[in-house]
Amino acid sequence: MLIIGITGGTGSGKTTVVEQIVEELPPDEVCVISQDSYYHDTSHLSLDNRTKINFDHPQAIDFDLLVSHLRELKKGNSFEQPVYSFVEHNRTGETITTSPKKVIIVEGILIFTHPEIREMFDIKIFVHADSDERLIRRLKRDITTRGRDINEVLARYQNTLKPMHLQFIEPTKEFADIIIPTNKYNTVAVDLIRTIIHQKLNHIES
Ligand SMILES: Nc1ncnc2c1ncn2[C@@H]1O[C@H](COP(=O)(O)OP(=O)(O)O)[C@@H](O)[C@H]1O
Ligand SMILES: O=c1ccn([C@@H]2O[C@H](COP(=O)(O)O)[C@@H](O)[C@H]2O)c(=O)[nH]1
Repeated sequence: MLIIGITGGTGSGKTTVVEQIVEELPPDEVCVISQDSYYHDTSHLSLDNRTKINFDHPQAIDFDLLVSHLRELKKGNSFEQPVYSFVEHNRTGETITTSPKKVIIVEGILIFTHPEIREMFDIKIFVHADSDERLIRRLKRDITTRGRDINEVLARYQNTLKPMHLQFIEPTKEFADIIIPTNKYNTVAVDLIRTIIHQKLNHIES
């Protein structure tokens, strides 16, 4: 089993890179775990109060659950990955059965802030796009797919995303084995990562 951690700021292109890696691997050989699935259950709060949560601080993440699920995978066991709704700012109550595969990809903005999780990764990748690129992408995405308006996204960016990025996410770049520049689509880097994955899998199997 090869466990790959992929981090980077919001809008850097993590999900896109993961999709590009996954599309080339046989579906029965890879599974993806998103840190977003591990936002704390906040069913006890009203929607209004949930919108006030700082989702870019490590305390927003149920790391204990993520660690326990990764341990289960390493032991060869399946687990139930929660499904998260960005519109409701909460888990939906549904889960996806996630089973051990040859390649496990874990992606999310804060996954390298947790020492035990960091230790579990065989390859650590940081996806880097400049902050203006990330803001533009975040604006477009949150308005079209996450039900936000322009003022909400800009206020959140200034008050939360930018300071949290500088305090918690950018410093984890030092833990990365590979940094992918993604101001543009970077097919060369994705090809290199695919090659590394195949080499490591061949090494494990031989
Ligand atoms: N290299 C890129 N160049 C231009 N747009 C990109 C690039 N990578 C991702 N995008 C777009 O930016 C948005 C955010 O990308 P996404 O992969 O969801 O980022 P993340 O998962 O890091 O938040 C998406 O709409 C995606 O299509
Ligand atoms: O309910 C929520 C939970 C999180 N967010 C924002 O999502 C991003 C992380 O996802 P990316 O795909 O890496 O962008 C984070 O910056 C949170 O602010 C949210 O808007 N609502």
